[in-house]
Amino acid sequence: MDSMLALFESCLPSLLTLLALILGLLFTYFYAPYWKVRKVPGPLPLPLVGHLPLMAMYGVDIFSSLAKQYGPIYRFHLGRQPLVIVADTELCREVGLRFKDFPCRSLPSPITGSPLLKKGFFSLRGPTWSAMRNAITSLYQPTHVGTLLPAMQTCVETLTHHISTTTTHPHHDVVHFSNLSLRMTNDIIGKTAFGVDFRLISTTNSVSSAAASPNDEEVSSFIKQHIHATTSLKMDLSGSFSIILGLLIPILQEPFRQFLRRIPGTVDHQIDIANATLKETMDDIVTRRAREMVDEDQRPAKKDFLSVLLNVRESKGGKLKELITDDHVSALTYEHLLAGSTSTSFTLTTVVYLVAKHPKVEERLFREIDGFGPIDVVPTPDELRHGFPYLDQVLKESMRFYTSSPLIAREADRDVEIGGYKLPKGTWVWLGVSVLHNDPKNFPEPHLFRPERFDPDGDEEKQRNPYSHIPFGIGPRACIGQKFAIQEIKLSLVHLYRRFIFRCSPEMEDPPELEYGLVREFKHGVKLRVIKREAATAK
Ligand code: HEM
Repeated sequence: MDSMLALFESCLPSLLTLLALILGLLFTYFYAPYWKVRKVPGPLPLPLVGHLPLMAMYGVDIFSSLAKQYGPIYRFHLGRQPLVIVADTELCREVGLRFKDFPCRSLPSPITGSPLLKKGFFSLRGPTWSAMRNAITSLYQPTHVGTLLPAMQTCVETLTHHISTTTTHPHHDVVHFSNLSLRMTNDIIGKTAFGVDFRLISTTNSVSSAAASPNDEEVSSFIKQHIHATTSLKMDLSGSFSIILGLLIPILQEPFRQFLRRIPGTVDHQIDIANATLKETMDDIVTRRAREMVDEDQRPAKKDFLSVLLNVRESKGGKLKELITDDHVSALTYEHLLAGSTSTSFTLTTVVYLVAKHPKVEERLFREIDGFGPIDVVPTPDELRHGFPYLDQVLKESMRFYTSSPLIAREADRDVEIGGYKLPKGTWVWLGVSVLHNDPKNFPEPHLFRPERFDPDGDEEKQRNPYSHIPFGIGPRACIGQKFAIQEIKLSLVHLYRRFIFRCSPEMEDPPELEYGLVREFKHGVKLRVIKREAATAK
């Protein structure tokens, strides 16, 4: 016993030194990122979790509160990682447009944890990103987007048909609008990006599933996996264990992901299966389409994104072919599902929900839409762009009121100075978009839904800095699908409002609860009562 004690006493100094060393290393690991930006003001971060509990408690409103307290540039700690948030129009403009200093997005753990997303457009950097963006930009110009209108219209008609046939009884007049709208936007991406008919709307609940083909099952399992994989990506502390770890101790995210993905029953295991299935399906679609594209007669016929991308790669060949590998093509096409469906569906839902709550806005909007012409005349892409000025205002105001991406990520590519603070290379500088959209300096009485504030002839619009409203981002990395999304949303709204009036269902909470995944979503969905317009006018 005595000898054990003596041994312990002789080892004690070394043990204490080791312990101090470990604590010192841990302290350095956790506080090194903070130290580099310590001069930027902000609340004291809690060890490990940083300011994540604040986000869990107050949602994205926390960014406006912190801006009031700390000014237009402040620190917010996403776990261990400090973000420098710029929360003022001029600073956001500066960061967004200084492309040489901020050419890329920093990637939080929900994205680094997803192998498919890592190769997508969001994550790309340097020459691969610019070559790819140059190669595909023409696909998002009005001329090409206009050619996709018939495919969009077919999906919108299916949605309308579904709403009509499922709300025939006065006691069955409620639709889960956010769910239907997500199905429709996925269907539209299926047709326009993949050239595949997902048939998500036509196979939804009460519409006959007896006609389902084996292909339907394949598609529905693909989409289920996709929805599972994307809804598991949370920015707060509700994601998988490895994603949470990535927020808290990034160095451990990958080893733990590798370990947990092999253990059945864990969320990481489920996400891994979903990602592997998605990747396999995407690779399959790409290989099949690439084979078809070898046949030159097929090439010009198909207009979907995947075919056109493969066509560009084949016809230009050379360096482009080396840069845009099959893996990139899969990731890029898959990314359409993510980028193109969730935010578009969220935005469409917010418009319908907000208009349902504001009868005066609805009245003016119906006047404009009814004045367009007979119900069966589908507006052309050009008419959609220029023929519905009030609808434009309603859409802009909805995107301000419920901004789908409240934060936009950038990373400093060199040492920079922003807002009077020197920031080292690698600093995560994020644009506080929702702060700009709720700042009374830009939008008086921001809590009010008032589309007229975007009237181009009104004083408010004339006086406002145009960079105060940036729902699609800013600068060379702004959303490439903006025109696509606006065409799709306006087409859907014109079609829906010619046929239906929507009212909030008593089943819905007021105001609706939101959650923050990769983009914002309604936590419990949006349920709306449907009144057919011919029935309403007949009364
Ligand atoms: C209402 C619907 C949409 C909203 C609100 C939205 C919003 C955004 C935002 C905020 C960004 C980041 C911009 C930045 O960093 O400055 C972005 C990027 C992007 N969006 Fe969208 N988006 C929508 C629809 C779409 C659609 C329909 C597509 C494709 C068909 C799409 C594809 C992309 C892509 C590929 C990027 C990355 C661009 C790059 O890094 O170069 N988005 N979007």
